[in-house]
Amino acid sequence: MSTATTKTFATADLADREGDAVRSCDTQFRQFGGRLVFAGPVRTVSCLQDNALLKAVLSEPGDGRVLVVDGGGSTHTALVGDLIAELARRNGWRGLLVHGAVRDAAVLRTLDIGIKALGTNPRRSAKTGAGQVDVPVEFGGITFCPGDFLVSDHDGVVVLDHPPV
Ligand SMILES: O=C([O-])CC(=O)C(=O)O
Repeated sequence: MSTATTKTFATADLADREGDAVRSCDTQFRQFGGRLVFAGPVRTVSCLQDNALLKAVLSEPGDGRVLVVDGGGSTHTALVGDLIAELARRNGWRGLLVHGAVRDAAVLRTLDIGIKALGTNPRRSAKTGAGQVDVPVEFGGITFCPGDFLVSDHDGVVVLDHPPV
């Protein structure tokens, strides 16, 4: 149970309240962004060690959305660094969930955006644009679909097929 009175949509409360309607991600992410609790409608990118596509998506207005990036679980290259994270923040994205690695971690923690990822690697990603945008992606035992609503906090990441009410 959450004791926070200011957090309307704690993941634990949602899991208790909504039961099977809440998909809870088993992957144990680390927090990298300056915003530790974040929520919003989902867009997705699927890409492997190549970050041109996610940079293009984050160049669009985020309107409070969260970008779920399925990097195949690879921590071989960084999919997000300080420049892409700042671009996302400036364009109104609320958070980034990266099933892969990030870099520039010391700067990421100063940015007012949520960023969860598996870990870090200073190695840069390719920039060919390979990958797919707004397709269902799967990791941590659940599927993330464009238009789902994601909530991320200190306990985990959950998605619902509608915003919590
Ligand atoms: O450009 C990249 O590959 C990622 C990066 O370092 C940044 O966003 O600052």
